[in-house]
Amino acid sequence: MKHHLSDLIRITAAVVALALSLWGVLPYMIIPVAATLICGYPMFKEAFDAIRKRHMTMELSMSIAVLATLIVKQYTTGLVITLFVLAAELLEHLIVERGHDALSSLAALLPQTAKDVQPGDIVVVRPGAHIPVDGIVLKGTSFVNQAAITGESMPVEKGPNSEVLAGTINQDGVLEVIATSIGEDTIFGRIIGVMESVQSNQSPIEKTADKLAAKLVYFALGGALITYIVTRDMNATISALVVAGACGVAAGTPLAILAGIGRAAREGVVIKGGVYLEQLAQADTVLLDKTGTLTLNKAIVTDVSSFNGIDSRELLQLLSTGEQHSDHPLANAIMEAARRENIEPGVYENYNYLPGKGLQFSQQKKDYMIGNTGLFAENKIDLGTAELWLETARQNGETTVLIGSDQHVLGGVRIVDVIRTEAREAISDLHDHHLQTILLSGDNTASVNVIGRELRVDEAVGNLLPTDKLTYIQKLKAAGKKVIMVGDGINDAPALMEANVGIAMGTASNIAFESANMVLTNNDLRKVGVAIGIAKRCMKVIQFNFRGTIIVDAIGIVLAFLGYLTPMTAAMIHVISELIFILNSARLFRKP
Ligand SMILES: Nc1ncnc2c1ncn2[C@@H]1O[C@H](COP(=O)(O)OP(=O)(O)OP(=O)(O)O)[C@@H](O)[C@H]1O
Ligand SMILES: [Zn+2]
Repeated sequence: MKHHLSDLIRITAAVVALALSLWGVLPYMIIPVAATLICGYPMFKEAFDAIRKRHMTMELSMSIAVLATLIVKQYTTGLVITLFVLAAELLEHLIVERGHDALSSLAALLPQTAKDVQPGDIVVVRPGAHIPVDGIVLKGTSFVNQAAITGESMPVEKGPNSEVLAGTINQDGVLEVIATSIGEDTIFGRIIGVMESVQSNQSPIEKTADKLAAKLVYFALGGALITYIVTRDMNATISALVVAGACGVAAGTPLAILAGIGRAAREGVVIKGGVYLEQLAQADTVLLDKTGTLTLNKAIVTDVSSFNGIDSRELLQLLSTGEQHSDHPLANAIMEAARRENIEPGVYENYNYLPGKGLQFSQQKKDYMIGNTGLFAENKIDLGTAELWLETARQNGETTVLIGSDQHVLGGVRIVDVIRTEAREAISDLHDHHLQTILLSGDNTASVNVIGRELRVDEAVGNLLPTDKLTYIQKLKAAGKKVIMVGDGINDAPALMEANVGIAMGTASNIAFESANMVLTNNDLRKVGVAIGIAKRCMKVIQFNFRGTIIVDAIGIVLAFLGYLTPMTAAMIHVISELIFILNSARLFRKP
């Protein structure tokens, strides 16, 4: 409000001057002329800048109108128009500013995380407190409400060795947590980071709006010129110049986009820029990754089978040795299974990660590989007795991870994905928005099909390498589709970048997070549909403002031409219609 002080002083001075001149105090022309020139200074200055930059702006046409009133000695009229312009601009600024504040205050709504803790430090978290770090529980048990980050509505039980996340709420017990990441490195910290970095680059529709606004000013100038030539009536000419507003378009469009982004953020969707809001409204196809996106990050190992007489504990130990540093959901499931059995991962040499396939490592001069059947086929390893076991798993829609060494399959684990509870509803919401849904996965086709059927997606495609996901999107785009991609893994990063709109889960891997244009902060898939709804509403509001402004301006100029308007009524129509369009944009901040 402080930097609006000069505006307020100007407006007050203009009002006083108007009152004085209406009452006829003092020589009657000096006051309104002086007040118009002094109070209207910001408008004239902007008009002058506009001439220098050869821009067509509203300030320019309004300045011309005001100068015209002075030339024809309608001093009071000139002052009133100036007053209207000043008041309208102040109101507009206030509305737009409130919009900006609403967005930047969102990050402040989120709880703070600890700053003076280092990774490796031990933090004691009391009941009711926010957990300040990402870490592992050392001591204590408690239920933790993780809804803000993972979207799970039920509190999750935590005990020794469980992972906890910064920004979640410890409910009933005391937990001793060893910090693994702090501050901006936590999942929560990254989410705040993107919230603060929402770009204010002009989106295409904002550029369109600016062009339209300039055209409207030319339209008003042209209308005024024709009015003067035909009618030689100065009142009608000034009215034609004054009546046409464009701020509903010029200021209303960025405000609508800001409001749309703000509304989405409140729903748990951070959109990194207005462009993506626009793209979201136009999308016709949604691609969904399976593991970590449609399913929870925690898959569960249901079975450890050995095919070569090797002890199943030893098998799990080898698996955990290979998987200990991977953050793939399958690796997490294996590590969790090992932890449950109190198995410590061993030390490896020569580790090699094979995206979309698995990994290789060696231990005590022996080479091992962990991964899917594709990896084993590639290395020409006969699956032998594992075949039957694999087939059963496939039919159950389970994922399998094999481990082998020296041309032999040693064993494998079966892993069940836990489908997010809201996934099915989310997909049916997307269908309600008339989007085609396609499930893309690096997992085997059989399991992908099982999940696809269960979730009723339009199509399910499995066995995709990260680059396959990318080419899949390129093909769709070449066919003229507007594509949204929702993903979380390292393997999704290229696809997230290639899609028209890439959406990452809040718990996504760092690279997916960076590659995406939008983030679902609480991992709630239904918010994709919600965001699409907001985007569509936003575009509708903008289009309404476009059309409304053109209609009001056209009718106004015709009325002025016909002599039905005075400069004062014209100024009133201009200001009131503009405020209506701007408030129409601001409306998007609220829930529908
Ligand atoms: N760390 C790993 N350990 C074992 N297997 C792995 C590992 N990483 C990848 N794989 C194998 O490669 C396949 C494809 O992995 P990728 O990460 O591309 O997709 P995904 O996460 O399984 O599925 P989605 O594409 O649905 O997220 C996995 O299904 C698995 O068989
Ligand atoms: Zn205006």
